[in-house]
Parts: sequence; C-alpha cells; structure tokens
Amino acid sequence: MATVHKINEDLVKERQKCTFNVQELTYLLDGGEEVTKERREFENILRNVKELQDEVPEVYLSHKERYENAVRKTCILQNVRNDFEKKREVLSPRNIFRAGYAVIKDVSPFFLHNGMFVPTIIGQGTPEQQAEWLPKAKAMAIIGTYAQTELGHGTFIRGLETTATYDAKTEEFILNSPKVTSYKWWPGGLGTTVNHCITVAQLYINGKKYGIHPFIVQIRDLETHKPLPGIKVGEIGPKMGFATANNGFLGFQNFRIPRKNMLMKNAQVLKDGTFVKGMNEKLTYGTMVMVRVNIVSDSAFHTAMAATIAVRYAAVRHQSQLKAKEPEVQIIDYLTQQHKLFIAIATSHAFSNTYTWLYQAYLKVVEDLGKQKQDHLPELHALSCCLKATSSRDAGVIVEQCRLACGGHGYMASSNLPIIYGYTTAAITYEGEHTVLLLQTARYLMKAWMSALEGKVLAPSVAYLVDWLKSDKQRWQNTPEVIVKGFQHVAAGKIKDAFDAIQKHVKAGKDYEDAWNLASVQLIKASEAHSRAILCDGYLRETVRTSSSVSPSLAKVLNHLVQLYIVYWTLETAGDLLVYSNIGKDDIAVLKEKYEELLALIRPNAVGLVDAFDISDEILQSTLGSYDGRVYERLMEEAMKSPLNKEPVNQSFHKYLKPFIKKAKL
Ligand SMILES: CCCCCCCC/C=C\CCCCCCCCCCC/C=C/C(=O)SCCNC(=O)CCNC(=O)[C@H](O)C(C)(C)COP(=O)(O)OP(=O)(O)OC[C@H]1O[C@@H](n2cnc3c(N)ncnc32)[C@H](O)[C@@H]1OP(=O)(O)O
Ligand SMILES: Cc1cc2nc3c(=O)[nH]c(=O)nc-3n(C[C@H](O)[C@H](O)[C@H](O)COP(=O)(O)OP(=O)(O)OC[C@H]3O[C@@H](n4cnc5c(N)ncnc54)[C@H](O)[C@@H]3O)c2cc1C
Repeated sequence: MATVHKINEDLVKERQKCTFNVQELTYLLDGGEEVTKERREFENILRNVKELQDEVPEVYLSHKERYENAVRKTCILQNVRNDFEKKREVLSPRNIFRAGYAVIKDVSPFFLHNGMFVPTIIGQGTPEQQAEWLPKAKAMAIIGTYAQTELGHGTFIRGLETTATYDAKTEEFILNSPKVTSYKWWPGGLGTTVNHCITVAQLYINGKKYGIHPFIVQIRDLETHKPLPGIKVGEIGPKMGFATANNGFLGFQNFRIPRKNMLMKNAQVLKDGTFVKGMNEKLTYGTMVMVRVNIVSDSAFHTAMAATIAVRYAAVRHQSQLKAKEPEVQIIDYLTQQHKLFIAIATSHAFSNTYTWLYQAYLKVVEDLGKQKQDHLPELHALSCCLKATSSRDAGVIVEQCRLACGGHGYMASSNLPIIYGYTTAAITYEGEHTVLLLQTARYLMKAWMSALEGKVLAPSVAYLVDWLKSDKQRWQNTPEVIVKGFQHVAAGKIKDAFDAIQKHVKAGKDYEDAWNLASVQLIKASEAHSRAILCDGYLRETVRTSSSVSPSLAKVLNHLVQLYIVYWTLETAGDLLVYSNIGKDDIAVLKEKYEELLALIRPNAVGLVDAFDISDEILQSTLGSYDGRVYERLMEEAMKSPLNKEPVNQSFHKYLKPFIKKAKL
C-alpha cells in the first residue's frame, strides 16, 4: 500500500486562505463537471496500472532504452483507453492528451498519429478514403505520422522536392526523393514506430507540375516492420527536447502507390490523369490550421503545469528575511516572486479562454467548407497563425520564468521544468515557425487596412481598424475595457506604420516584395500587437460572460486575474501605448499601483488557483510541485535513484582516479 504523507504545513495554511471554491474553477476550466469526472476517472485508472510505473527514472536510461520504454507504455495507455471507451463515452481529445503526460514523461512516439495522421485522413480524405483508412487508424491497426518537412524546406512548403508522378498506365503514383534535401526530416514517430505516413509531395502529371498534395503511404511491412523496398527510413538522433517523439527521416526511390492513395477531398487526379482543381488550393494546408488552434490549448496546459510547480514550491520554500530577527519568509511573499508567477496563472487562463472561442471559430469554418463556403477562412488562418505564434512564444517565456523562480532546484531534471521547457520551446518552431506565422497574419492585416481605408466592412477581429479611423481620440480611463481599446489603438497604429513603410519603399522604386522585406520588422510588430489586442479582448469578454454564471466569490477571483493580465501587458508595452494611445504618464503611475494591489489580492488565492488546474502528481512529475509539498524529501528520494549512488565506490576510482592521484606528486 502506498504511504500517505502529511501535507506540508505552509500548503495547508495556503489552502485555508483560499476565498473561492477550487472545485468550481476546475469544472469551469475543464468545460463542465462531467468532463472533470471523466478525466479524473481515466487518470485514476492509469495511476493504478503497475506496469506504467518506472522502476528507474527515464533520465537514467539510454536513448534506445528510453524510446523502447516509451513505446511499451504508449501501447499500455492505448489498451487502457480502448477498454475505457468500450464501457463509456469516447474520451475527449484534451483529456487523452493530458493523461498522456502521466504515462510518457516526454513526448509520445504516437503523438503525430493522434495529432495529425488521423486528423489529416478526416480533413483531406473523401468519404470512401475515410471509410478505408479511418477505422484502421483509429483502432491503431495502422500507425502513421505527418511527413511534410524536408531537410531543405520546412517553411516554404511550395518548395518541397519529394515528387509524386502519375502513371496513367498502372494508375499509380511514383514517389521519389531526387536529392538529399528532398528527404523528409522531423516527422514524429517516423524513426522506428510508424508503418504509414501522410507524405506531402509535388504532383506531376505528364511532365506538368500541379503543386503539393497529401498521399497516404505504407512505408513498413505490417508483419516484419521492415522498410518496404524503395523506402529509406530512420531516426534523426537526439534533440534539445522531444526525446521519445522518435522523429525520423524518409526517402523514396521509385516507390509506387495506388491512385486512390492521394487524399482527394480537395483536388483530384482521375484515372486518365486529368487533374481536377479543388475549391481552394490552400485547403491542402488544413491540418496545420487545426493543429495551430490546438497549440493554443497546449500552451495553456504547459503554462498551467509550470505555474503549479513554481507556485507550490514558492509557498513551501523559505529563504532570507524580510525583517531582521523575523523568521525566513516563504519566497511567495516577495513581490518580485509574485510578479514572476501570478502572470503565469493569468496567462494560462487567457489561453484557455482564447482556445474556447478560437476552436468554435474553427468548427464554424469546417462546417462552412462542407457547404462550399469559404468566406471566413482567411480570417481563421490569420487568427490561428498569430495566436499560435504568440501563445507558444509566451508559454516558452513563462515556463523559463517559472524555472528561474525555483532557483537552483528549478534546474534539476526532477523538477520537470526542463522537459516542459523543451516541449514548449519546440512549439515556437513547429507547425509554422514563429516569425513566418506572424508575417502570414501581417499579410491579412495589410489587406484589412486597405479595405478599412476604402470604407469596406471588415471581419470582426479587425473591425477595430474602422473604429480607429473614425475616431481615435477616446478619453483614456484606467478600466479594462478602455485599456483593451488602447491595445487596439497600438495595433492599428503599428499596422498603419507598416503599411506606410511598404508604400514609401514602393514609391521609392522598390518591388512590392522587396518593400515587404524592408518593412518586415514593423510587420511582425504589428502582428504581435494585433495578437495581444485579440488575446486581451477575448479574455475580457469571456470572463465577463462566465462571471454571470459562476459564484460571486469565483467571479471576483477571475476578475482579478483578467485585470492582472491586462495591466501586466499595459506596463510591459507602456512605450507603445504612450506613442499610439491617449494614455498619459500619470495613468501609468496609477496602473503600477493597481498592479501591486492586484498581486496582493491574488496572493491568498495563489495556491488555490494552481490547485484548480487539477494537474495530478503523476502528470506534473515534479519534485517541487507535488500536491503534498514534500519538496526536500522528494529531491533526496529522486537523487537516491541515481545509478551513481547504488555503490559506495564507483569503478572509475580504481581505474582512473586512484592512479591519477598516486601519480600526482606534491
Ligand atoms: C489548465 C489548462 C487546461 C488545458 C488542457 C489542454 C490539454 C491539451 C489539449 C489538447 C492539446 C492538443 C495538442 C495537439 C497538438 C498536436 C501537435 C502535433 C504536432 C507536433 C509536431 C509538429 C508537426 C509539424 O511541424 S508539421 C509541419 C508544419 N509545417 C508548417 O507549418 C509549414 C509552415 N508553412 C506554411 O504553412 C506555408 O508555407 C506558408 C503559409 C508559410 C506559406 O504558404 P504559401 O503557399 O507559400 O502561401 P503564401 O504565398 O504565403 O500565401 C498565399 C495565400 O494563401 C493564404 N494561406 C496560406 N496558408 C493558408 C492556410 N493554411 N489556410 C488558408 N489560407 C492560407 C495566405 O494567407 C495567402 O492569402 P492572400 O490572400 O494571397 O494574402
Ligand atoms: C520538435 C519538432 C517536431 C517536428 N515535427 C514535425 C512533423 O511531425 N512533421 C513535419 O512535417 N515537420 C515537423 N517539424 C518541422 C517543423 O514544422 C519545421 O521545422 C518548421 O515549420 C520550421 O521550418 P524550418 O525548419 O524549415 O525553418 P526555416 O524556415 O529554415 O527557418 C529558419 C529561419 O528563417 C526564417 N525564415 C524562413 N522563411 C522566412 C520568411 N519567408 N520570412 C522571414 N523569415 C523567414 C525563420 O523565421 C527562421 O528564423 C518538427 C520540428 C520540430 C522542431
């Protein structure tokens, strides 16, 4: 039977101070009591599966052992999930992803199967293709990944070099990787796990190029798992993080696949080689849009994990004295510590709220596309690009800030903060590199600005440009609503400046493309400002909306958090607000005080707020962040698991140190 330990006294006191019902907030964050119950039930089942508990911490395993252990546990997780879903409803994807962290300490080798392979079959396959592959993929009779990026190209996907040449005689495509730069490089699970993949390749028919399209390709024998003839596949080696994601490379040599393996929901190739264009060639990029939306949710979760670890640790840790002769204080009582940590809590809420409405917008576009309507696609693309870019970047900064807030112990692998950082920082690059996505949004913003100047009606997310053109002289007030308008003024001002900069370069004789490049620093700043305005506006709206349906005590705390988020970013971007809005120096001084007041208001609820994320110890995997706060005991227990502590004298002493010391003559 597991030993039950006493909860750290500081944490007990913190929990007694909490002014709201933690459970109520958990239900709200999960999206309802039923979702929380389902999640907890599944996590409880996993907690009791003995085979999922590691005897040796993963960090001590070799690269190979770590991968093999991850595969072993992923298979058990999948079986437990299947059993669970046989008896009850299908688990929500968010709950599955969350539970996965309790099993695989790093990234699962099946990550891409569930995250992109299955969604691409759904999003890009015809009903017949879905009928053929979806049941097998969902049951994991086939395991797949999404192979798009190549050694030579990740961002500029129109430049991909893998070719798929149609052979009308045999009704097959012939896949080839003509150069080393055309080898697929990065896909998760590709190394040694998957037997299928979605391959994105340049389509050629009768010598003519028709752009990139997705193909479903079997790459390994289902029985022996050996690469099929014409396939060269392997693992790309160790990375900064993603240790068990099993990222791989893949090359083709005259590898033939049947015509039906081109996913043809959008464009089609008929038997005789006739190419039928789709409604919009960019629909081929659909899976990426979906994943970018999901990354906002993922960023909320990583931020919540880091906040939970760092806030609990800050409540347990005592260091230095505030006043001489008084006991050392909990480090959470230093205002600078609160400044580092409470924004982490608020940021997670901001991203969760943003994800809620962004996901609805995504579903609406998918529904519209089913009716051949694509009016809202450009707006969704622009939103998903800048919100993915900003949320992943902010999450990376916040996780690192939480690590630093834990002092030396934050640097321990057993704090789990390094692994969480490895994950979040990867998301800044994958699924569309940060700068590149901001520039995609900037394209949309430049068009929107032009439309605003022409007096056209704009999409809701950029409608503030019209308001700004009509009257930008709103009297400043230090209320969240007016501050959000201020962020919109900053965004509008930066959009105008970037637009004018392009025009200036064009007037000076530059090509539009060169002018764009010359203005691109301003363009990304405009995109960032737009993103911040969207985040603050959406977070505020959602908080106002939910506040009417929760208890007054919870509404009050949610209101403190959203205000903290907005005031934090006002102070961070005060220079921009002074340039582009009517805020004055005196307003900034008042807001500094307001910020300090908000830190004080949130302080008694800090532990309650992270408890409400309801991230179990098995998921957190952190010596510093566990629910019971046994920080020092856990650090010591984990240290004792080091293989170097298993013997009193390590053999290297006899082999090297002893002769070395003996040789040293004073
Ligand atoms: C307490 C909190 C609780 C929270 C609990 C949460 C728990 C967690 C829950 C769920 C989490 C789930 C997370 C799942 C995550 C799964 C992740 C798995 C992925 C991980 C691994 C990574 C995989 C990858 O990286 S795959 C490869 C990705 N690659 C890219 O993204 C490539 C980037 N490049 C591009 O997208 C394009 O090349 C481009 C857009 C940059 C340029 O394309 P191009 O064709 O050249 O187009 P361009 O000329 O620039 O523009 C022409 C017009 O086309 C428009 N356009 C471009 N793209 C799109 C599009 N996608 N849709 C619509 N329109 C598009 C563009 O705007 C232009 O329009 P215009 O009108 O002409 O201006
Ligand atoms: C952990 C991880 C997992 C991944 N998993 C997968 C996967 O499963 N499947 C898959 O297909 N891919 C995957 N990828 C690949 C990923 O999608 C690409 O790395 C990403 O899209 C960036 O492309 P790139 O590497 O070519 O960067 P590059 O485009 O070469 O970027 C290098 C620099 O050039 C700049 N740059 C490039 N183009 C422009 C431009 N137009 N304007 C201004 N600046 C520019 C960038 O801002 C950046 O600073 C993964 C990557 C990582 C790190």
